This record gives sequence, structure tokens and C-alpha cells, in this order.
Amino acid sequence: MAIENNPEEEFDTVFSLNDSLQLSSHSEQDCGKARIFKIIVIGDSNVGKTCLTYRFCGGTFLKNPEATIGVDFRERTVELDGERIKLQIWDTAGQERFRKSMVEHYYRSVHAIIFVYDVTNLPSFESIPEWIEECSKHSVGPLVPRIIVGNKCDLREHRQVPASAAHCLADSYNFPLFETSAKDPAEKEHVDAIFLTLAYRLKSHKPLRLKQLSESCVRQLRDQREQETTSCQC
Ligand SMILES: Nc1nc2c(ncn2[C@@H]2O[C@H](COP(=O)(O)OP(=O)(O)OP(=O)(O)O)[C@@H](O)[C@H]2O)c(=O)[nH]1
Ligand SMILES: [Mg+2]
Repeated sequence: MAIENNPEEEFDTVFSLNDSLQLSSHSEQDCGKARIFKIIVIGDSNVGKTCLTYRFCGGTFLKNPEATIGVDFRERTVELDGERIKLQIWDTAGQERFRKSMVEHYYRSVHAIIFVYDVTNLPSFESIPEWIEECSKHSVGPLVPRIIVGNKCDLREHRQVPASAAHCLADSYNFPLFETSAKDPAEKEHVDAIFLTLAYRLKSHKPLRLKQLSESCVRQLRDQREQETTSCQC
């Protein structure tokens, strides 16, 4: 898979862990037992998808991001009710020319989707139904949780999308709506809440202990072979 990362994002290697975050500080070994969920972040170019995902995984506002090419991966492991959940965030490209070869990969085996628009950019809000339609075209099932996020709320004087219109759209799809800012440090927990809302939803209905599953398969095969050997000797 051809994947290009933003060179300014030093922790942005494929599925990198950010050890400075309290919630992400488990070792790889510990994470072996975590359930893994793939979350894609979709929306027009420049709405702040990269900054939102960076805020959630890196804890800070990314200054001077470049347009995403293909996809950037970020990751954060959280602990919910004593269970480790690894969120693999796919920060997708908004520009058509940077995403067209990747679209199939975005939607394959996705567990949850975040649609982002910019509250200061009406066309980015008007595009949301098209992004939702694209998901349906790629056979994303109705049980895959979706959230709509209006970003850049810190730019109060430039707002073009009234909260009422956004609620109306979100209600029409029955998706939760969050309005927030990747830039405003006071919104940090609100950004976390977007991803944690999905994590809770996924935790309650997706058994995906990949490593445990494979370990148990190996164990079963070994037991089976031992039994066969024993019965041959008899
Ligand atoms: N004021 C403000 N600016 C923001 C916020 N989030 C992102 N930006 C700015 O918006 C611009 C685009 O941000 P990105 O995160 O790169 O946008 P993107 O959606 O990833 O764009 P593509 O990768 O091209 O799809 C940058 O100049 C950011 O600094 C925010 O919450 N508030
Ligand atoms: Mg981006």
C-alpha cells in the first residue's frame, strides 16, 4: 500500500505509539491484548482532519500541517472500564487527487467513521451528505458508528454554519454531532470525547481480540496434534 506521511509529524510513523500520553503509555506487549479498532476521518480538504487527529493522538495543536497525501496513520491506546482499546486512526486526504488511489483501503474493514466539516466554511458542511454517500457506496454497514464533527469553533466571528443547521443534518442521519476546535487548548477534552464516544460504542459490540484469537487457534491446533500423536501410539 503506497502511504505517504507528513514529514513534520515526527511521531507519525505507521501505527506509532506516543509514549508521552498517559492513556497511550502501554508497552507493545501490553497492547497485545488490546482490541483494535480502525477509525477513518473523512471530509473536505482543509477542514482540520489532520489537526484533530494530531490533537487526540499527540495532545497538541499541529502548526503548519501540509495537505495529507493518501493517508496518515495515528494511534492511541485507551483504557475503558479496565479494558485496553487500541484506536487506529486513519487521517485521510481531502483532496481528490491525493485520495483517489486510496479510497478502497480507507473503507476496508472500517469500524467507525468521523465526518469533519469546518464551521467557517459552508461548502465543507454542504459536502457532508456526499461523504456519507461515498461510505454507502463502499458498502459500509449501517451498524458502523458514525459521528459528524464541526471543527474550528474558535473562529467565532467567521462562523458560516449555524449550530442549528448542523444539528438538523446530524439528526436527519441519526448521527451524534460535536462542534469543537483542534486549535483551542480548552477543547482538548472535547476532542478526546469524540474518539472516546466511538471507543465506548465499539467496545460494547465488537469482539476483536486478534492476538488472543490467533494464540487460541495455535493452542487448539497444538492440542489437536498432541492428541493425534497420542492416539497413533496406542
Ligand atoms: N483556527 C483553527 N484552525 C484550524 C483548526 N484545525 C485546523 N486548522 C487549520 O486549518 C488548516 C487545515 O488543517 P488540516 O488539519 O491540515 O486540514 P485537513 O482536513 O487535514 O486537510 P487535507 O489533509 O488537505 O484533507 C491548517 O491551516 C490548520 O492550522 C482549528 O480548530 N481552528
Ligand atoms: Mg490532512
